[in-house]
Amino acid sequence: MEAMKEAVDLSLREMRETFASGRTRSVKWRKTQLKAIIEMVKDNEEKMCDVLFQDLGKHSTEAFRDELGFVMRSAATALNSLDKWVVPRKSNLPLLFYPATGKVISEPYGTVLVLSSWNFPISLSLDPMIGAISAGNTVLLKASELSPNASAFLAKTIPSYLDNKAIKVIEGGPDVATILLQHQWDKIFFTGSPRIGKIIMAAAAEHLTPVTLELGGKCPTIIDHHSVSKDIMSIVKRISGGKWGSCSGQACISVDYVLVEQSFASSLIEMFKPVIKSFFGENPKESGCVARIVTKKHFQRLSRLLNDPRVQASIVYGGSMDEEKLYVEPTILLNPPLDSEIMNEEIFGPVLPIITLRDIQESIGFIKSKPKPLAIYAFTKDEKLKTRILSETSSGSVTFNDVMIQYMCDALPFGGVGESGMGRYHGKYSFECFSHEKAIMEGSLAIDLEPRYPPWNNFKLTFIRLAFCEAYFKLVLLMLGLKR
Ligand SMILES: NC(=O)c1ccc[n+]([C@@H]2O[C@H](COP(=O)([O-])OP(=O)(O)OC[C@H]3O[C@@H](n4cnc5c(N)ncnc54)[C@H](O)[C@@H]3O)[C@@H](O)[C@H]2O)c1
Repeated sequence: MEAMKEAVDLSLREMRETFASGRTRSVKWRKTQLKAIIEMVKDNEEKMCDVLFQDLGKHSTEAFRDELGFVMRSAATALNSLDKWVVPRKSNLPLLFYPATGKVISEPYGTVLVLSSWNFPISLSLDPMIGAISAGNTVLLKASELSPNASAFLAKTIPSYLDNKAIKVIEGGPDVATILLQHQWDKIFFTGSPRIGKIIMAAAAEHLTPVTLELGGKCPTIIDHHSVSKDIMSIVKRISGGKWGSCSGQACISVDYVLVEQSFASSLIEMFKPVIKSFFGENPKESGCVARIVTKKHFQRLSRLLNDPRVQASIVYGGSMDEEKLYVEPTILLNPPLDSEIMNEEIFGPVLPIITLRDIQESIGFIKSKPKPLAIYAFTKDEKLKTRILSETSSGSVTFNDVMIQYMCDALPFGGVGESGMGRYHGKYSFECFSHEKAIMEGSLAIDLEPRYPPWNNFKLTFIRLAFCEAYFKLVLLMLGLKR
């Protein structure tokens, strides 16, 4: 660990010197790095798919959609938009401040730390990096030790494409993260669990470092079958894609559980069965399209959740597991007990509980009784229900009539609230996430108003009162001695 401490010290010193040199502030440098990220992904498509297969058993199509393609699109968006993003924004100051002018400029924080998680180890490492580079920062990335092949790939490949005095990768687990967190950073961007998020925030507090925490939680999905009955097969397909088609449910925005009226539950379950078969065939384990559970420990956690006898009794589809192959079959539960672990921790696996309610309107109260989720999904055409969801619940995002797609849409901010995180990124929001918005006021010495200064008197008090209300006409009258 002594060697690691020295390596971290050295990296940090080099990144700080690079930032101080001003090189990373130039738009040209930022664009060169963004282009290099796109090149890196293009040149290494096969290798990247290989490491994602080795770490998570992801099919290359899934890997391209969720990671490689996503990263290239994100870098291209930043590249094409950077000229616009960096332009200082003029602020229209109230007349009160005339003839001063105002603007806001985006200033890079400096040297930022990115800690990422294992479930999308390429995109959750490179996408924050794209934001940090766009904003003109130097960056140190530590990917997750639980996706070791992806982490090693990034550590080996990034230095040969990007400016390695400004952008660095260090491999390791919690012990390395702990060393990194002992240092002062200008910004920390963390993707991971709420439990570790608290450790990150406590360490950041030591230096008053700003943090973005991209955390997880249980994302509910409401099906208001009355208003969407005609489209129910597409809905079942979308939910199945969201639950089982992206890292086997090991995704922060995965559908965690479904809320539906009691009368519709058994029909719904019957609809899921052929869809799952159409996605993964008769033998999903051998289909090559079901990602694996990341480690034995994670597998054992899932099997513990499923092996609760009360949860076992709720299995209506699937349920088989193979520890050696780290495989959990796409599984559906009907009404597992609400006090079971599976209904109280983020499932992060291919298990879908269906919870029944007497009336779908009760879904609002159900969601409100739990921590604020990263996403709420609702399939409904009922505008009143939509309004209730938006106004009565709180979550990182709400998506109507689809699942997970909001993540891909970089025109929308992505991030959590409460236990699901703080801060947001994607597209322009990534640039903002890694920028300090500096207020610039250009004052004028042409006019100097005496009421600003002591000695205080009633005239000055009246002047200040009117100024706060921007009552310009009354101010003129006061100055002319026509108002008291
Ligand atoms: N909001 C999002 O964008 C998003 C995306 C993916 C995953 N997640 C969430 O991440 C969680 C799963 O990911 P995970 O298991 O990698 O999370 P994690 O919190 O265990 O690990 C995340 C990172 O923290 C580091 N870490 C672990 N222990 C640490 C410690 N004691 N001190 C400092 N750093 C430490 C890890 O090395 C890793 O780099 C889920 O809760 C999921 O919802 C959120």
